[in-house]
Amino acid sequence: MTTAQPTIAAVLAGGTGARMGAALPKQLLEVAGKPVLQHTLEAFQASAAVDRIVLVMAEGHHEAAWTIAKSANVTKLSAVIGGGASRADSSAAAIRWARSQVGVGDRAKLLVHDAARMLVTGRIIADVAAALDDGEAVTAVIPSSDTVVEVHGGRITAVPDRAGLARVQTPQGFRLGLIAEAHAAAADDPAFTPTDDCSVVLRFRPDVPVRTVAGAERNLKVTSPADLVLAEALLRA
Ligand SMILES: Nc1ccn([C@@H]2O[C@H](COP(=O)(O)OP(=O)(O)OP(=O)(O)O)[C@@H](O)[C@H]2O)c(=O)n1
Ligand SMILES: C[C@](O)(CO)[C@H](O)COP(=O)(O)O
Repeated sequence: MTTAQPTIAAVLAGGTGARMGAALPKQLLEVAGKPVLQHTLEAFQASAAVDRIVLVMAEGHHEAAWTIAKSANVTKLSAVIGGGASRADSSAAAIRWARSQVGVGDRAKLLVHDAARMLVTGRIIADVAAALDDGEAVTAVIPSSDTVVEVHGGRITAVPDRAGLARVQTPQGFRLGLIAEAHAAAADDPAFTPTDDCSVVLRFRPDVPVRTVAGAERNLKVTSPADLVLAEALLRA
């Protein structure tokens, strides 16, 4: 007998927000009256596509995260766990947690999301989860409206055709067995420093197609102080 497998959202908030330069990690800063983290958790709580949430939180802030989640009635939050030095290490921690859960197998869906993308929409979450019904790996992307160039030593070395380029967002969705296998291989290759989880699949399971679904301009990653202003304006609009 096969058991229905859950969809787990792994919200990554293990960073310290160096580029933001604030006293607190950026996920705890307030935008439109609520911490960034609360906006993000509420989006996954509200999604019918998501069964549970695991939050990877910066050290020293786990209690604050639980307080935020409880006050916002984020009942799907199952655990707050520690992360690692890099984003990839924090993803790996979430994968290990998911695999340790009773009844969760290789066919479970894992949606990995930056806590800093606090304006993620229900439509994007649903589309990423649905794309895994007949796929193994998927990410939200948006077209690039800028020309993107390769720069080495302060000089442009290539101008890739913009029509074939996209900007990568999160959530990124995976079947749990696949992403666990890819991250296990990455752990044996310290020279590989991925900035997202699809890169890990592309490198170590190149046979698996990584699909794309439409992201949104509003699904920005709060990274520097100007992004807080932008996010606030988008929320109030
Ligand atoms: N070791 C890390 C680093 C980042 N993140 C999370 O991954 C997301 C994307 O990372 P980023 O926006 O770069 O956040 P920070 O690493 O906090 O920012 P900075 O690089 O400016 O320090 C964020 O939600 C961040 O909290 C994480 O879980 N663990
Ligand atoms: C995963 C990501 O959001 C895709 O654009 C991005 O790579 C995260 O980068 P960061 O430097 O960890 O913010």
